[in-house]
Amino acid sequence: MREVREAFARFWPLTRGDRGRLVLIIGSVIGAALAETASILFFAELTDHALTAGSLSAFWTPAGAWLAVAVLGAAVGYLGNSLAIRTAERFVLRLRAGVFRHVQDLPPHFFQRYRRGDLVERLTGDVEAIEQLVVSGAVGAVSAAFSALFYSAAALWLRWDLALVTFLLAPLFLVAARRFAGRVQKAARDERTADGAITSVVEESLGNIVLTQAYNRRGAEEKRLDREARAWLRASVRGARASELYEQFVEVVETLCVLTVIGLGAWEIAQGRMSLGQLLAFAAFLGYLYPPIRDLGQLGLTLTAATAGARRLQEILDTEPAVIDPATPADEWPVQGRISFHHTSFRYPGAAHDSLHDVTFTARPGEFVLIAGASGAGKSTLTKLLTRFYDPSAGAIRLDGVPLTDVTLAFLRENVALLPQETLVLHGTIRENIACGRPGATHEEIERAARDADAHAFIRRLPDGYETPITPGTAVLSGGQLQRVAIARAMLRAAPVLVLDEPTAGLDALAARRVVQPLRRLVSGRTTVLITHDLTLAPDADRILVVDGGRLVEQGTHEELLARGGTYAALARPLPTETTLPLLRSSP
Ligand SMILES: Nc1ncnc2c1ncn2[C@@H]1O[C@H](COP(=O)(O)OP(=O)(O)OP(=O)(O)O)[C@@H](O)[C@H]1O
Repeated sequence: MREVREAFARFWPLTRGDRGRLVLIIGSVIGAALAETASILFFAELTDHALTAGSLSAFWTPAGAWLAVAVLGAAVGYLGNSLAIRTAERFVLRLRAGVFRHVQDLPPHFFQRYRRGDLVERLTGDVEAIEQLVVSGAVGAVSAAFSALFYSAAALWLRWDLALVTFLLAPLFLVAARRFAGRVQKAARDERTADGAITSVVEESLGNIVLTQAYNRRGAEEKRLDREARAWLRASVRGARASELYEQFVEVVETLCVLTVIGLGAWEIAQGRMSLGQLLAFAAFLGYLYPPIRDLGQLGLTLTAATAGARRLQEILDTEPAVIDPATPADEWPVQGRISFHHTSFRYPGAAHDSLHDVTFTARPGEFVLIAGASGAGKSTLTKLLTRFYDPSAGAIRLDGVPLTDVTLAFLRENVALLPQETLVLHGTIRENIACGRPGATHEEIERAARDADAHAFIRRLPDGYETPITPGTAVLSGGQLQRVAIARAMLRAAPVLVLDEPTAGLDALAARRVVQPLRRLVSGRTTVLITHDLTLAPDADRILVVDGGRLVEQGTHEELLARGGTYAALARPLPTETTLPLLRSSP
């Protein structure tokens, strides 16, 4: 119960803006309970005066009043329920938007820790579970509590002694609910986790369909899904069994209560202290009293199950973004593009070693700096710091002399454009994919960017041209063409600083060569930091920085570094040439 309270307190603030509606809903729920209670009393009056006495004239007044109360109760019930549904959906909307906003600010390592399918499940299933806890659950609890209260008062009014006997048995329901709560919660938690795992397996499998088909991994993937699905089945059956056991147990307790009342009633009738009509009314009334008490118990189970979802969501909400906007950001200025790293070191959260050690360098406005180094040297880490996905653990990075931590993320990312390693595609048309570089760009500007990126010609040849829809994992364009669309997007952004992370990775030699020209155009006149294994562009670079083991070990131009014969020269060592090739050829 403490967990339910904590989860409730955590998410209750999200009902702000709907509190007036909640009061209305609770009012109508109470109104509906009152109407039900009144109808029981009219039933008692009918049995006593019209049925037992066999008088039709005594029928009309209570019957009319009962009908009026029933219509009123129905109207109030309808109003309350419709409002409750709307309020519940608004809550879900707000919670999901809030969690989504939070997730979007989280650092890259967060997305490496959680599987995507699991996150999807948390944003859908778990969000709905919390709604049950905070809105539907609260409304249900108030409704059941008031119904039980009114019916109890009516029972006492009808026959206080019989009512007391039934009350004595009522706590049995709650004891049963408490006994089953632990089991239901554990099953619900396992079920939610398994749900996430199933979504992950399906997503990963379909996302990797080529690997699955090419390497005949269908059987293995099916087994993976089967394993997760079985875990889900076990948890779901365990949860359903616990709930069902509770239901059946409650049925037995209810029968016990009804039999006790009938037995006592038979005794009272035999003593001449009670009429059959009174006994019937009381027994009918029990049919009303027990459901809300049973609901309260059931609700306890539902809420306990919902806390499993709440905990999973809290885990995400408690993850802090790695970077936030400064409390008082520096005034914005027209950026020249001077980038400087001052004794910058960095260690990934949770990592045992620094990935960068004491890196210091400056890139002048318009300078083209190429960063080379072996795999794992720390090149991508440099770009993550420069685009402020993380802040350095020591030292500082400055843009035109202003520490990156002093400007807003929006301003920084407007002025420092990133062309990441993987070609990022948005769900939309080619035009939208280019235009997202600068929302509001005209068609002429988009086309000019596409021309500069050598993309215009192939886009024009597509039947729908710029309006061709593409999606992540699209097959409409080749890897090289997608990269040129991404270059057009970066061209359009026209940021003074450009960070390119392996722009030719994953492209074959021919496709890579086709993006080199547009890349040259893209970098000209902008401060550019280019990370690459492919040294085709190295002679164009004003300066090359060589990173090794997280340290800056060499810097200079292509020629200077080759002449030095150090790490860079080893990296740039040419592949087998004409003189060595014959050795590799088989003899005729
Ligand atoms: N999220 C992370 N958590 C912990 N360590 C990380 C993380 N990302 C990278 N590293 C580590 O930081 C070091 C530098 O990685 P980085 O990705 O910057 O190398 P790189 O030079 O770009 O390599 P590549 O050329 O293969 O992309 C590596 O030792 C890597 O294992």
